[in-house]
Amino acid sequence: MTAATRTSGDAISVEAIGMTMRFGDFTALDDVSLKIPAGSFHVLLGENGAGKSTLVKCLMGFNRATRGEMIVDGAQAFMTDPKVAQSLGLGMVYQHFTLVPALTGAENLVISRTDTPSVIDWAQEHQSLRSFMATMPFNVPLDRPVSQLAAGEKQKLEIIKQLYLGNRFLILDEPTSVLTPAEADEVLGHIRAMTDAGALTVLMISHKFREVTAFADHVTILRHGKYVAGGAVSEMSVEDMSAAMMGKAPVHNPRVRVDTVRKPVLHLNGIRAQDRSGLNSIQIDDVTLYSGEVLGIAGISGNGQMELMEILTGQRRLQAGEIRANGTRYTATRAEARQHKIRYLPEEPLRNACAPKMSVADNLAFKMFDVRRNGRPAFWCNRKDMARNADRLIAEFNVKTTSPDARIASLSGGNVQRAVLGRELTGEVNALIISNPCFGLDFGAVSAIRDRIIEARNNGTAVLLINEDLDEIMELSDRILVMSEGRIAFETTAAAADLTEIGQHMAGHAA
Ligand SMILES: Nc1ncnc2c1ncn2[C@@H]1O[C@H](COP(=O)(O)OP(=O)(O)OP(=O)(O)O)[C@@H](O)[C@H]1O
Repeated sequence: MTAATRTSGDAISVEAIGMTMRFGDFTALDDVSLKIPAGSFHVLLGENGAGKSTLVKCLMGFNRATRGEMIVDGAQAFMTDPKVAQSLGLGMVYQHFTLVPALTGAENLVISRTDTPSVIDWAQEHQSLRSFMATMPFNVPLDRPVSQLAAGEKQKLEIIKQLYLGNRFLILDEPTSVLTPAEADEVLGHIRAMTDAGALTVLMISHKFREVTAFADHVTILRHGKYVAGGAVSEMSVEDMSAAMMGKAPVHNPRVRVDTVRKPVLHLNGIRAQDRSGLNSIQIDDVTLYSGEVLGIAGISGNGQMELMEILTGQRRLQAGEIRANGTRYTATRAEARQHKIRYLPEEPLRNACAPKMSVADNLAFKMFDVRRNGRPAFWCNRKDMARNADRLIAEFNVKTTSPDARIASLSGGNVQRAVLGRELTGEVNALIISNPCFGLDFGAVSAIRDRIIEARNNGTAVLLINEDLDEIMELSDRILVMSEGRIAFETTAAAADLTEIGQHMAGHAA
């Protein structure tokens, strides 16, 4: 029987016993056990680097655990390969979408099966898809190309795909990171209804306590690769959970903003460029970024924010218009960025701002290896200075790495983010252009990074914050612009900001 033809609609139970995963001398997962009964909604919490991804990769057969046993629906299972997990009904939904954008939902579903025939009888497939969708708790249009679906619909389709494949135990890896709060609540609400109905079991990795308390029934907390706490969500407070994650009670420092004298630092004027599809245009008529402010750019993913970041980093050709930095024309070359002290923190820093095969120390030295302390060009690398710089930033930004000489790609996602932020905030910074800085970061890291952004702003840095997380935009910004369909659709001060109004402009529904 292939996964695609499995007919049972019942939730699957999963138990892991003594899961251990070593990478060389380093133990990323140390004797962790967890029991997830059929029909429960279980959350896995832990700081960046705690071992969450390592554990789920062992459960799904992407990692061959060094030690440990797994029991699926009461029978011992040997996860030697992801195909074994799939054949037993275990599936995974990732943070980022995996659907093919140019194909319709129906085409995506049919080609994802392992038993798709070489000649597809579409009339029959559409008929059986209609019957299948009638059993689903939520609907998604299957006749449109996935590229035309909203983020919430895409994430629902990712989940539907797993259910269509017959999977009844789903691992959700931060499934709401790309959704608006309303979309997140809708998707998680439907999932919770399925677990309550006994049709699905869920293990979700999340950093959002709100989602844990609102939707999950049980929680397991990891710290430094070990199990540290767990139990019924109803019996644990957010303080208990965060204290277990961090090994101490959280400290909340109110972020104090100081008034600064503002002057224009960057000006975008009459910008015209193509978007990624080449079909639509990005049009930014007149935006000025001032020193000592955080200017938030809100918007649903895919409305031109990525292209704006590319324009600001000189990676997207302008058809018209210009950027001026401190009054002079700016094309974002490395020399210009250095001269104007403009720094960038792109999304997915491992891919966009690191050399993955190089060490943590080398990556931390990218801003200084070819400059002497007096600011003049250096002709050879000062290894001692680079090592000192790495030690300082690793300590200051709490980067968890086995050593400064470890490859940066071996760090967990959150720790790569901290390392790059540390590097970019070193020295005098006139403008900081950031995209989704806290994506995938744990509670402690989010708070630390938000503190750093406000600290930079208070010191006079002009911060442009492109962010899909509206809560973060509201918390950090002085002024907010909403991007929709490649244009600036709305502007407000943070003081006057109204969430509903911003949401309407984000969705393109505003009057
Ligand atoms: N292939 C690997 N080789 C060496 N070390 C690794 C490898 N994969 C993970 N690690 C290490 O194992 C530890 C746990 O990483 P893991 O990715 O499981 O953390 P996580 O809890 O998922 O973190 P995050 O929230 O940042 O994604 C980290 O210290 C990481 O550097």
